[in-house]
Amino acid sequence: MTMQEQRLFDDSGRLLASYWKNWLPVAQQRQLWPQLQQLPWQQPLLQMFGKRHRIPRQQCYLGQPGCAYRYSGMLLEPEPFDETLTQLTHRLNDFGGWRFNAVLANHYRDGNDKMGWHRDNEPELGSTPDLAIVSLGQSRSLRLRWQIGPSKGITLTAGSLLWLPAGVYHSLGSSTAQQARISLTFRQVIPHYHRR
Ligand SMILES: O=C(O)CCC(=O)C(=O)O
Ligand SMILES: [Fe+2]
Repeated sequence: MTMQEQRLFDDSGRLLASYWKNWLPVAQQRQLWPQLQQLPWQQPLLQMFGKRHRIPRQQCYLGQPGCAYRYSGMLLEPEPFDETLTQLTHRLNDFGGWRFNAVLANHYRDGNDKMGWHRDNEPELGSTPDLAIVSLGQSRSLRLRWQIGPSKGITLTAGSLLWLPAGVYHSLGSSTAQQARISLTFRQVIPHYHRR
């Protein structure tokens, strides 16, 4: 069975994302979910406009050894991949011809948890920082746009895969959702970019 790719464009015709709705089989979603609950989730304090806030979600950074990631002023050392995540990463890289080696996992406990507008362009992601997002649990809507240009929304359902070209801005607004969502956001990090 071939997987149907859906391309999302903005109103000026620029590609915002590619989407595959049922990418991860339900059995694997059910296996992953309880395993991900065991991750050492954190809700770090960030300095923003002179005030300290906890990020409005939980996160956990995982990756190959040496793939430290500086994200919003925090230097994150990767948690190791377990067997399941290693296999999932292989499957994803085979599927798209990618070379992802790190994952920022996000846990949105309910509709109050969210993520503001940003693009992922940290220097350790190299010159073409594209991104792949595997979604689990509650469906949530992601908004996408180029730096200049109108935004479009897409609903990320459980088991879906979304690929974002380098430089696309995105945000996940609050919703009325009661259930939790976990996103696995795959990145290619240059090993040993940050030396200790
Ligand atoms: O949860 C999502 O789908 C988006 C997460 C995201 O943008 C990120 O981790 O950089
Ligand atoms: Fe992002």
